[in-house]
Amino acid sequence: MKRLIVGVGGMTNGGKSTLSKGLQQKISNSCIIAQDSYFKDESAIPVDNNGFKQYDMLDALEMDMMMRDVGSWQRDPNWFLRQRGLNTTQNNGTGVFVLIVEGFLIFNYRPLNEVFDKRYFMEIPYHVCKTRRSSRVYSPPDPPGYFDGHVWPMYLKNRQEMERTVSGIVFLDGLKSKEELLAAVNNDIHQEIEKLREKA
Ligand SMILES: Nc1ncnc2c1ncn2[C@@H]1O[C@H](COP(=O)(O)OP(=O)(O)O)[C@@H](O)[C@H]1O
Ligand SMILES: O=C(O)c1ccc[n+]([C@@H]2O[C@H](COP(=O)([O-])O)[C@@H](O)[C@H]2O)c1
Repeated sequence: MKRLIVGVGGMTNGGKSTLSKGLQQKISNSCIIAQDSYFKDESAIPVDNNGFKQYDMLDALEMDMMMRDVGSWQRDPNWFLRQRGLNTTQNNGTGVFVLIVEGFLIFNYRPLNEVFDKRYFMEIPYHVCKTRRSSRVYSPPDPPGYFDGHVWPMYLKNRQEMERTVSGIVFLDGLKSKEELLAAVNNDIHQEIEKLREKA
């Protein structure tokens, strides 16, 4: 059984979920694991001197649990898809199963970064990011000043660390239209799938 693991990373509100959901619809036998689903309970998140909850760091995430889920997909993608109520198409063993892992810190966690066959990172300028973020409601919601006081400085720090430690990332311009981004990445992934299919 052939497998491909694609990482869709990027800054907050860069368009990761939108792109990932589009890809899942276009790629048969694919599914998504989203890092957002692994945030620790609010009570476990430390607070800084300004009263800002420290959400934008790996410590805020249950990465062991996320790795366990990636591991279950790796062991048996067919079972994993069925567990999630997703259809699998019959492929006589020649098909390729694709896992899309999306999240804002997926390349900063080394054990996860190591599993990727392809890495994409969606970026948008500061002002666009701040505007998109301001219309999104998280749980708990961002307190006043959170973007400039926590989210953006942590993004800069995490990104610097990622660039120091990870290579082979394809950077995507998140200002392009949703359709254009989906078409380009979908095309790229289908080429990877073809390469895998051709391999004995
Ligand atoms: N290419 C795009 N162009 C314009 N707006 C976009 C684009 N991609 C996503 N968005 C919008 O930006 C917001 C955040 O998108 P989302 O996919 O949830 O980001 P992320 O998962 O990276 O946080 C949503 O309102 C979404 O509709
Ligand atoms: O999902 C949660 O439990 C949650 C609670 C508080 C904040 N978040 C924010 O979620 C952001 C990452 O998700 P995203 O989709 O914006 O890339 C990150 O910037 C956090 O500040 C997320």
